[in-house]
Amino acid sequence: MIIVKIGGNILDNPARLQAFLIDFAQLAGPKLLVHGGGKIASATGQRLGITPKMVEGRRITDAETLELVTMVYGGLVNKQVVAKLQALGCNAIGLTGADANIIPARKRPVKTIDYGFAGDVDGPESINAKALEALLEAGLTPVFAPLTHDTQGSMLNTNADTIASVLATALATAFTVQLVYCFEKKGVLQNAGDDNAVIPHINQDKYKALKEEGVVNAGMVPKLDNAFAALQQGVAQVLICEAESLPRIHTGHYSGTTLSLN
Ligand SMILES: Nc1ncnc2c1ncn2[C@@H]1O[C@H](COP(=O)(O)OP(=O)(O)O)[C@@H](O)[C@H]1O
Ligand SMILES: CC(=O)N[C@@H](CCC(=O)OP(=O)(O)O)C(=O)O
Repeated sequence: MIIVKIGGNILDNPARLQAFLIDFAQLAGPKLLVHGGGKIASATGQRLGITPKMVEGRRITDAETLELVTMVYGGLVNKQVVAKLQALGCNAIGLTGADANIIPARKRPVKTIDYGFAGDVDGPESINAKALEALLEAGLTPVFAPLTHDTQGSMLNTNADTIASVLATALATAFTVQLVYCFEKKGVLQNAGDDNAVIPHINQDKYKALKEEGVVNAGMVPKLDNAFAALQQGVAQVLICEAESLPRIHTGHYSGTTLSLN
């Protein structure tokens, strides 16, 4: 099966989003979509007088920001994506991690930084994979917002790349899973300013070097950490590519970055 994560810069671009959803709707076989929406949450918050606070690509989620992201990710973005997929003949069902208790999480403990209502997932073993498998067997396409819950009544904000990684890992016992991180650039770039400088392949040693050189930074660091965690835990293949490459990933003729452990 294929699990696709779509990032905030595509969600925020109506033409690119529609083109991506057309391609996603046409993928054969069981599939699942995870969406972000950080950019839309920041913009909506600013309209409401809530200034975004980010540390190392992660949002500090105070009580009012939790309300904001629950509305934006679980409501606006999730339901718009589901409605568009339905119009394209894809029988999508919009979910958060609270629904069917699929992704229980814990509020991140306060160390040097208080991330507020940010949720950490213990690991793939805590995912309710059986509920997801039942939805997939019923021919539905789950569409996940980047929200989890603490099982005590509170929603939590969880990075969408992490959600994609833990869901992929949890489903890897029942399926051969391909995990595809789609975003606005052509892949992991050697030089952030040059969209043609795609690094075609990264293993763990190369990742360490790229991080030390500062070639990968910001949101790419949690994305690659999540991608390697998925490979370490049984996901068959992980790709990072431009959203427009999705229909060509099976041909091998696309621009993007493949990952491997060694
Ligand atoms: N070497 C790199 N190649 C490509 N993007 C990079 C690199 N280093 C940092 N980035 C940044 O990482 C971002 C992707 O992470 P993120 O903002 O979390 O995106 P998404 O919303 O798609 O999850 C890119 O938009 C880019 O600004
Ligand atoms: C805790 C945390 O940082 N959550 C993320 C969830 C959204 C997300 O991951 O969106 P993108 O994929 O578009 O970046 C946030 O609120 O920004």
